[in-house]
Amino acid sequence: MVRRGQMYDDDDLDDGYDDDYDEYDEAPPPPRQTKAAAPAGRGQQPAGRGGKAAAAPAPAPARAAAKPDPAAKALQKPTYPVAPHLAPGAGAVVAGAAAAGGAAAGGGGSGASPFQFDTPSPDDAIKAAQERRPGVAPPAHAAPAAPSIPQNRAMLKPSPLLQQQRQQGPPGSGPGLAAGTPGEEAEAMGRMSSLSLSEESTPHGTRNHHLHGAGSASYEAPNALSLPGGLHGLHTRRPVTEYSMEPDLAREVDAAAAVEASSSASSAAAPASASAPRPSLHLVVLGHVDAGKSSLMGRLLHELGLVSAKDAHRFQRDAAAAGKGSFAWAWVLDERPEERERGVTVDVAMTRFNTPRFAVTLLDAPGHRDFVPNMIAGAAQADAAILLVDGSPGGFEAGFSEGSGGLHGTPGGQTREHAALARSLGIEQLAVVVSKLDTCGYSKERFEDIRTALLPYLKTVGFRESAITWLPASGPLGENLVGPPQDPALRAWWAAGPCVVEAIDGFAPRERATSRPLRMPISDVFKSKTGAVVLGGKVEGGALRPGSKVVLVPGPVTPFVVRSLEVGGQAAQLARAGDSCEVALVGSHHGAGGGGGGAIDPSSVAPGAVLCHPDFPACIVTRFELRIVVLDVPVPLLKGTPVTLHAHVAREEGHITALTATLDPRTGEVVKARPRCLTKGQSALVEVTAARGLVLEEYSQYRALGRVALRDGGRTVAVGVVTQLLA
Ligand SMILES: Nc1nc2c(ncn2[C@@H]2O[C@H](COP(=O)(O)OP(=O)(O)OP(=O)(O)O)[C@@H](O)[C@H]2O)c(=O)[nH]1
Repeated sequence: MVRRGQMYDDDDLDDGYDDDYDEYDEAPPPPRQTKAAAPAGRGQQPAGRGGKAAAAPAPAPARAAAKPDPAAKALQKPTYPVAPHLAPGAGAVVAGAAAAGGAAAGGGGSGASPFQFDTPSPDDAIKAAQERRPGVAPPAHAAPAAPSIPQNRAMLKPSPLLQQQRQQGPPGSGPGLAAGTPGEEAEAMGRMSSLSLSEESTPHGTRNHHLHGAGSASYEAPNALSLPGGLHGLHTRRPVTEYSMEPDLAREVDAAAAVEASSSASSAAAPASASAPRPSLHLVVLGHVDAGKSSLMGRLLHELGLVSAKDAHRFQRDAAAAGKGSFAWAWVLDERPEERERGVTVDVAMTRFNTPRFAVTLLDAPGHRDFVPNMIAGAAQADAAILLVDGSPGGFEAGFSEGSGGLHGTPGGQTREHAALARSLGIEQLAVVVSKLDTCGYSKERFEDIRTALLPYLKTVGFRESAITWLPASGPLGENLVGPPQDPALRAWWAAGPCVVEAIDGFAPRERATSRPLRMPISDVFKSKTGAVVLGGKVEGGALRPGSKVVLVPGPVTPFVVRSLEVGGQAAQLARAGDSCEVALVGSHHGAGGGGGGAIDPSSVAPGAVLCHPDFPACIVTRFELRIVVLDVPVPLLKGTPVTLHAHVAREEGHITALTATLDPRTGEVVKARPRCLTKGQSALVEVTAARGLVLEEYSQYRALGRVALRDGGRTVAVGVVTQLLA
């Protein structure tokens, strides 16, 4: 699997959902149209099952043919009473919710913050102020039946570029990094602080962090102000509204959109053939530590034919030999020795697979709170999320705990934090997968109690009920992944509910922001065999193709030229907003002194740098206004509170430098100007200063570059969107 930092995309799904489906009933949810229409898909043999990649859908009932799973033996499967002992404080959660008849009113014992965020979230309020965009894709709840997808097997192979990356080691491991002199730095910073948007120029210079592995927490990034190419000029910034795409590129973008629209329409009508192009979906898997994320996805990859029976057996054997038998499926994605040794995901693992509807880029995020920055990197790129919730007795309660509070109180469970962060990073659609229900006899009551307790909180942080799908599943036991559950106890109440693949196919495809100038935050940098510098990341705005001129911000003023592209691991002639791609760059003219005239040194590409259209480059900001929602903070936020800022793949230290106003979360109107402090649940306008600056955009222009999470002391204290760039 490939590991990388990430960033996000964001869809306006306001009118993209079937609001009927999310009504939760005591009875199992109604079967989805396509499932009823095409039941054969549910019984098909998943490609690769039993070690053979089927060339065509096999009608044999998958479960009947499946051998007993050795990994399942490694699981501890105690059967607990249905109403387990709950963690202190959490007892009220389920009991209170049950007593309330399952009413999903925010709060109660749910542990949800008291503020009523079933009203607009920060970005909803911003969105409301924007013009609605036409042409949003219709709801896509109806999932086609799951055929076997032999193409998946080939997709596990890393692309040549990515293989190259592995050989070359992690980004930033290159030769020594030049340090800028204090004088240069002060000069550049002086320029930055004197600039405003009304000025027609953009400074360069930032200090960010690569988002790779645990090291990202302490990794000292190269100082962008000292790029070998020299920071000797300023890009000219034109308003992005003046941008109109170059005619040739626009024609290609339109043609690609037409192909995608027709394949999307046909795959909605019938399962796409193995080789048919599919719309892509970036999916991040979130949840509290040990909720079962890696196991679920590892086993899913096996069911889809990406992990052969032979490899699965090897994982089981090796994991058992290491005394980690129950983590065998997690080893598919947790590749690092320390991850396997500790049974904890550290890095974001990325892989790709096809469902009947989508070409999925999967990002498996770590659940441990120490690695939340890595999780943010994963979630920042995603169009949709699976939130894994541990359904075992006490498991849900641990992940959903609020923390002990106090100045140095322990942060709460990551179910809570991940959900809030995911929403703040622009993820609007969620599948909540309740795992480990086998430990309580697949109790339907437990599943419902968890849903009743969690839903108010999810609404509180801004998810719409209609955008959440709920389902039970088990990775290690292979239950409800690509077909209906096999265990009679689960089957009794979930035979007609969606399985994981169907829940994924129920997501709406993302909207591509191709009408804006190019923006591609860089999450990977490496050098190809041919010497070309290759930058990896997700295109968040515009499009590019071989021959396109691009500039790097921060970076030299002279543009580079795109020599070649890979999208989704395949050589491509076009990458559009929404695509994950690798871009090989060369200097625009060799021999020119510095800048983009020659090739860049990969080690000099600053973490958090963004590839931009040369005529409409991004700018680096040191001061900006945010509209935030304050999360569970142990002490109120004050003017001067230090924060770590996370935006797309960038991370930077900063301060809250002004509390401008508290706002009515529903209307966005000012409630109080210049408040003295901000407390949990408040919505507010604040001014933030970043120590060295980072590449940001106003949320109204680029959502992906306009969202910021503020963290302090190992917890996320606020999330928000950029309303103004000030300096
Ligand atoms: N009984 C049971 N155990 C499970 C289930 N899913 C996962 N587990 C076990 O839970 C443990 C943690 O699983 P992982 O998949 O590593 O959890 P994770 O969420 O990826 O963990 P991090 O990435 O480190 O946060 C392993 O021992 C799994 O075997 C399940 O459905 N039932």
